[in-house]
Amino acid sequence: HSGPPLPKGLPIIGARKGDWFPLWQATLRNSLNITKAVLDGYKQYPTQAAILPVAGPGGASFVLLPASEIQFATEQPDSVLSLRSVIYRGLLYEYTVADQFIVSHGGHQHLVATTLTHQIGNLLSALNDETAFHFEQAWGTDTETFRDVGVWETIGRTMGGVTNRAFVGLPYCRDPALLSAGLNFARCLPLSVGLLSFVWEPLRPLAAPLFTLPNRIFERRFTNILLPEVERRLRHRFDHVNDDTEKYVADKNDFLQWSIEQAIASGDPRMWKPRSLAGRILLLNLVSIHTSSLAATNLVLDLLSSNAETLDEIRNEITSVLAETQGVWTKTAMYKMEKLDSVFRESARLNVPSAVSLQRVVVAKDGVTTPSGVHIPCGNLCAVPSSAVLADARKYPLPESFDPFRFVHLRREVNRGEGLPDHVERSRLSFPSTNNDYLVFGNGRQACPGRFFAAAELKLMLAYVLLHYDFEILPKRPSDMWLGILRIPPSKAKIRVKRRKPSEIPVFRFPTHDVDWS
Ligand code: HEM
Repeated sequence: HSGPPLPKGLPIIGARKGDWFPLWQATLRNSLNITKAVLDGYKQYPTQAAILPVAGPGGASFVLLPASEIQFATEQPDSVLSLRSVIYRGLLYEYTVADQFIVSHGGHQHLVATTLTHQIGNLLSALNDETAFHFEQAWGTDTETFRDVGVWETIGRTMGGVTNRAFVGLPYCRDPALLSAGLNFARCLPLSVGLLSFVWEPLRPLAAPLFTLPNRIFERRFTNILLPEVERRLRHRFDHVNDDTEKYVADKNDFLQWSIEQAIASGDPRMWKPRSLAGRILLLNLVSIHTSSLAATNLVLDLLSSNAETLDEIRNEITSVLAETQGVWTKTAMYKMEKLDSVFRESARLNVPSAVSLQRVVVAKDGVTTPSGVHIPCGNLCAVPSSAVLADARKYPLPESFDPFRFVHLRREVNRGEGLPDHVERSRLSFPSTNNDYLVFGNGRQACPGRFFAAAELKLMLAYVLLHYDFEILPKRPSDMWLGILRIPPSKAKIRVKRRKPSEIPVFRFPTHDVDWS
């Protein structure tokens, strides 16, 4: 184990009596079956921290905090347990991202939590438009015959387009060169990181230019495509040249525009360097598209390997809610679609993307002492056994089965008789809500700021495909695999789809303006 000293005296998950090299042997065993390792840790050490060594993507020697300390981990500020440091360390941003300013000066994360989340209602119409465009291309419009489509590939492309519609708008969100540069940047990253992590730290600056070359090429390609647009908007924003141009900017309601406003408000010229503004969009692509595509792919595979009645139940819910609003699709209408929401929460529970959650680097200089009295020195990586919590039958009965409306029922139970305000009742146990038993989006102050947006675009997408396509039910759920601590979807899995006839598709529309999403 290289790195800071691990806390002393903790048991090692995966080590056995008589091992010659307990840490190494445990690393090997855990890496071959990570979900079992986390489950063993969860069961054997419910109130005591343990070491969980894992190799491979995302792997490390984690200090696995017990389930009883999830609340403690949730509550720690980022000056003690830092998520940002996990990302910078895990992705070696120091070498893999050329523009270090955007790495050291956050800002886009805050905009995701505030403006993007508040604007969801206003974005719904554009997101739906983009969803329709990409599915028509990828799944076709033939209403006569079923066709095979690759799930991961077509959904990934759609998520890229839809998400970038909110980030940079038309026509860029449909530019295949931009989308593939973003995707390739994300794909090359683990490779560059993998290669660099074999290099002795003092030599990394020398090896980095070569090992991270593909990343830098894609970063350059992505930002080059956006640069003219960024410069154009900046010119308009700064020069106020004429009415036409002011209108051009005023019409823009996307992340790039909010970033420009944020940069100008900061007064720091480094914030509005065109390449930095474009680079932030790339970093956002990195954190949003893979995660959302994973959630959507798993959901489609789960749903299509359950039964046709479930699909119809969700379709009926959507059409009956829309009937109440005369076909107008608002965020409030979407709130009412509890089944549509529940299937996502259930699928993400069953297919949690990472075996551990709340990954945090101890950044407090003197380390941190847990409630059970374990001192963890600065520099160590902590995590909690979230995948085991999500598979605990005491919390989720029959945890291994996909129970699409599990959370519709749970919500009713939780809320019974409490007389909570309506919006609280509705949001409890909804897809993006987090708690210690549901850490798919993390929890606490550092939880995923994009989860409300992700939930909205995913639900809109599922509603679109259910209303516009028929599906053949799969005989068997194609299985995922694990690499390091990460779940890898069955990227070659195919499904059979056929466009519905126009007469079968209910008509709905979007209001041009909506109130804040909160
Ligand atoms: C289903 C989709 C998604 C999942 C499962 C997911 C999950 C997560 C998780 C687990 C974290 C770490 C939280 C913690 O440890 O407490 C995170 C962080 C983050 N997520 Fe998401 N996320 C999703 C979609 C998105 C989207 C769509 C966006 C942007 C629009 C986004 C933006 C971020 C950002 C900015 C961070 C913080 C990382 C940083 O500081 O750079 N996520 N996400």
